[in-house]
This record gives sequence, C-alpha cells and structure tokens, in this order.
Amino acid sequence: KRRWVRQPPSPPGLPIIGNLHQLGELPHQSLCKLSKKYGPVMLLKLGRVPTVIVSTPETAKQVLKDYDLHCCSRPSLEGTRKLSYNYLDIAFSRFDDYWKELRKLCVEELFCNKRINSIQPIKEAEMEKLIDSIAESASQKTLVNLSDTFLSLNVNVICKAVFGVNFQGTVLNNDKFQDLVHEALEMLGSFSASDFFPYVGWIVDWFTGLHARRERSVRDLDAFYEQMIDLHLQKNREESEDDFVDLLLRLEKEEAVLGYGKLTRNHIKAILMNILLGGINTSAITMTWAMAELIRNPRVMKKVQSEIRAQIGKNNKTRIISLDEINHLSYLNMVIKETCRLHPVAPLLVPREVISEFKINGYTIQPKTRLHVNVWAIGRDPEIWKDPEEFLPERFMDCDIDVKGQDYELLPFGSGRRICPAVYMGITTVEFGLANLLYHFDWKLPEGVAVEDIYMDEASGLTSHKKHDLLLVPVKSLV
Ligand code: HEM
Repeated sequence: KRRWVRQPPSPPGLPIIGNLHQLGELPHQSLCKLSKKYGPVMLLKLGRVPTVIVSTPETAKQVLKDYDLHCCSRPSLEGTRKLSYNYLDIAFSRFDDYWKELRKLCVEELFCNKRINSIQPIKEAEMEKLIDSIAESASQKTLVNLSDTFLSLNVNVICKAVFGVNFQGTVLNNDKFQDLVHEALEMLGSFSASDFFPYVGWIVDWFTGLHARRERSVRDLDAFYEQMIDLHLQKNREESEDDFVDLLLRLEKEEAVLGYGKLTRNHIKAILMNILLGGINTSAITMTWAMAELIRNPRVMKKVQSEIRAQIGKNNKTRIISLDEINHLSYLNMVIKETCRLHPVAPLLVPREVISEFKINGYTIQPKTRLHVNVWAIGRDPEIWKDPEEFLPERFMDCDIDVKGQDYELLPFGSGRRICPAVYMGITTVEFGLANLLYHFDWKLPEGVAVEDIYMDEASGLTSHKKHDLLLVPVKSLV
C-alpha cells in the first residue's frame, strides 16, 4: 500500500529534464534565488534524480547534525567512481565501515598536526623562493598573476610533501602536472548525463566525448602515480625525508591496516587522488578571493597589514612568518572567515545521498534522494548577516562563529561526519600564504585600473573560483 508523505515544495519542471534547465551556469546562485520563493527545503527533480536543497542554518543543522547519520552517504556518480578507483577513497565512497576506517586512518596519519608541522619546512622553503621571485617583479614593476602564484605555491608544497619531488629532472614538469590535476577537476565538475539519467545517460556522455575524456584523464593520472610509486620503491629511501607516498607504502606492507585486510596499490592511488584534487585548488582559490577582496577594500588591507607588521616586526628573526606567529593574528583570521563567508570554495558542498528516511520542517526526505547544502546562500542571507554583500571582517569581532563545522551560519568546510578532514591544514595554508605576502609587499592595482574595474565573477564548475585572474603590482615593503 502506498503511504502518503509530505514532500518539500518544488519549482515546476519540464518533462524528462525536470528542473535541470533552472540550474544555469552557477547553480548555487540560481538555487539561492529559487529558495527565496520555494523555501529553505526544496525538492528538485534533476533529470531522473530527486534532489533536496537546504538553504538556512537551521535546516543545515538538521541535515548535518541531527540527521547526519541518515544522509551522510555519497551518490554514485560516473566521474567520481572513475577517479576514486571504484570508491576506494574517502571523499566519494559511500558511508560504510570501510569508509569509516579509511577516514580514521588518514586523519591519524596524514591530516594530523604532526604531519602539518612536518611539512612546515617545505612550506617555508617554497615561500622563500616565492618572496624572491615577487621581489624581482617588484623591482621591475611588473604584474604578478596571483591566481597562478597561489596555485603554483600549493602545487610545489603538496608535491614535495606527497611525492618528495619538485618534478625537476623527472618526465613531468609542474605545468604538466598542473594540467593533469586541472583536467581531472574539470571532469569532476562537468555535466555528465549519466549522473542524472541512469541507464541511458551514458549514451549521451559517449557521444559528447565526455566518456573518452574522462577515461584519458584517469589513465594519465594513473600512469603518473605508478611512476611516482616506482620511483619510491627504487630509491634508497635512507637518503631522503619521509613523504606521504613513503608512509602509504609502509602501511601497504603492514597486514590488515584496515579491518578488511591490506591496503592495496589502488587504495593508495585513490587516497593520493583525494589529496591532489582536494588539497591543491581549495586553498589557492581562497587565497585569491581574499587578495581580491583586500585590494577592493583598502581600509581592510591597511588594517590587516598593520596587524601583521606590528606583530611580526617585533621579533622577526627569520624572513618567514612562522605558524606560531600566525596564531596571534586575529584580524587576519577574521579576514579569512569573511572571505569564506562570501566565497566558499564548494558553494553546495559535496553532494550527499540519503540513506534512510527522515523529516525536516515536517517534510519527508526519502532514501536515495541527493542532498545539497547551499552554504553560499547561507553566507549571503540578509536575515543572518547585516549588509551581507559588504566585506567587513569586523563582523567576527566579539563573536565566536568559526569555520570548523560547529556554526551553521558559516560552513566553508562542511560539517558532520563528512566535514573536510583537513580543516586545520587548509586554514593554516591560507593563513601562512597570505600573512607572508602581506608582510613583505604592498599591493597595487595595475596602472589605469580602478577598484570598480576588478571583476569578482565566479567561474562555473565543482569549485567556485575567481573567473578572471587577479593581476596586481607588488611593491617591496620597507618594514
Ligand atoms: C581551504 C582549503 C579547503 C577547503 C575550503 C575545503 C573544503 C571542503 C569541503 C566543503 C568538503 C566537503 C564537506 C561536505 O561534504 O560536507 C571537503 C571534503 C574533503 N576535503 Fe577539503 N577543503 C580544503 C582543504 C583540503 C585539503 C588540504 C585536503 C587534503 C590534503 C582536503 C581533503 C578533503 C577530503 C578527503 C574530503 C572528503 C571528506 C569525506 O567525504 O569524508 N581538503 N573539503
């Protein structure tokens, strides 16, 4: 017998495609508009797939905390399946005992404070090189592309920490590697018919060429991992520092690291995939948005630089600002929170899938429904934030709202069982990068460009990055 259930309100859709056509180029923005009309819990039909969008802190709390256990799985999607070696990873595998164990292992071994501290010397060495190169641009009064700069900085650090190499002297150079990662992220973010039309969508993906492109991307990355792992097996590791691959290969030798048995080569590659795809772009995107907002808001720029210079000027024996010193920079921390509020890297978080039925606001959410939290909409909601479009870090003064998943008004890293396992790693990367570049240089707009001319458009895709590169002129600071 069919049971009557009260479903969330839905915008009217079209036959076959449902509400897909209403998503537009920037779904988080279109969905924010729709939620103003249909409410904080909406049900859309995306192709064949029922999808719920929640758009307020109260409904986000219900999903991510109260009913987390009912909806903390991930949907099965073609791109994520391929890139995760058939769900051997953390980010895309469904909620089960395997995922729990793997996540615990990675949190203890890879995302822990000990590991973050151990990669700090790598970050410092890369920062030294970057400061020299920007100083060169400053003396020649040339532009610096900060979007590229932050990306390369992260690529260099992550590659050194994970693979122990900088690629100089290997078959790959940094640009080639960046292309591989970029292509894989494009594959994850591009529209795949098979994710919305089970059983038949693959035909469309086949004809559009997406299928072939996806296969190629996975094959290229796989070949790259194989090569890196071989290099590690051949090398006399006594001579060099331990990197992430060494650690994973050591775990591979241990019996039953996971309750299920041994960690295999494919597990290692799936974990590496998460680190590369989750770790490189996210912090670079946040740093770029932060600098764009600072250059648009000279008052805030001046204030944050004064804080850094007053604090560091006192006792800076080395050229690089340390993690300890960064912990005392409270205004910088507010600047980063404000950046995350306006520009969350994953504006709809990573999609979840409902495991068992639950109710929010009296509406029944059924198993297999796909679920998104619109953190972008929450960050700009005038009911929560005064003058939401203004960049005002002071709003976090005398207020405990933080980004660590306890405050549902601000969720750049998500919350609940699926929260980003590398929150601390991500935040320290952003703080370290910004603090150093703001300490050593003043930043100006190129000749003839006014503050109003800075584009703040978002690019479409899985992550919400700045569409136009940020080009600024550095001036060596006299402190
Ligand atoms: C500023 C930097 C970063 C931001 C803003 C960020 C944001 C996020 C978000 C929004 C999610 C999804 C949470 C959800 O579904 O509720 C996530 C998940 C994840 N992130 Fe991050 N992240 C950052 C840095 C990193 C880094 C550095 C790594 C790895 C080295 C990483 C690895 C992961 C992984 C593995 C997941 C999947 C967790 C799971 O599904 O259990 N992230 N991140």
